Amino acid sequence: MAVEDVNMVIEPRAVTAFIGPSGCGKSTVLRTLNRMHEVIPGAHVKGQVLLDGQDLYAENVDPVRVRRHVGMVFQKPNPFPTMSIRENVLAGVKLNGARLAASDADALVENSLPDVLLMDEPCSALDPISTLAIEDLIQELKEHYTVVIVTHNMQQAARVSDKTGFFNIAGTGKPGKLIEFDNTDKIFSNPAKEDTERYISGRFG
Ligand SMILES: Nc1ncnc2c1ncn2[C@@H]1O[C@H](COP(=O)(O)OP(=O)(O)OP(=O)(O)O)[C@@H](O)[C@H]1O
Repeated sequence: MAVEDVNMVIEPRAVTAFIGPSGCGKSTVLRTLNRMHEVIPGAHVKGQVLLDGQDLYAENVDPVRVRRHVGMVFQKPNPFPTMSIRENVLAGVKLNGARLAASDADALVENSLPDVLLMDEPCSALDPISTLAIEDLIQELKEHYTVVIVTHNMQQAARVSDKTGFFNIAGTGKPGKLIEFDNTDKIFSNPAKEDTERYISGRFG
């Protein structure tokens, strides 16, 4: 079992950060939010993920539809690497021979952004200036979208997020756990759990 005991409310139009040492299950939990873990053979989940009251794991729910609403931002965002993100989004339409007016194409590209954006270490390969540009973008995005971000960078979590979940792992081979989930200010100034305090003050991890 990779991770257990995760219970949280992710606020709409806010940024939620997952922090914690390597292997504690941050990415795994993130991937369960749009059923991405299902692309790994044998991986399964117990429990519920409710989006506007609808369980994403209910029997009649199509995972492809889930991923249209809850999208994953990858470090390498374009499947066709020589094309822009816009061209990547429009590639399917073009391949089907459809002709679009430029304004319709713009609308299609903009509307293809899902309601919830999951970001797994989006800045880990970036220099500090590009990192700040992405952080500014995240702030803009949260006016319209719900953002969940996994980051190893605690300063980044403190800068960009409204809520923070701290995950920890008792030892190799043990499942990770959500230790504390609260307002980011609280987690970084006055956490309730000793483990959180030790982690944010750099005493382990
Ligand atoms: N594809 C996989 N197959 C088997 N086990 C996996 C797989 N992906 C992750 N795990 C295991 O799940 C546990 C949690 O890993 P996960 O990547 O979610 O942690 P993390 O907190 O995101 O770590 P990191 O900060 O290093 O990215 C680890 O024990 C890991 O070995």
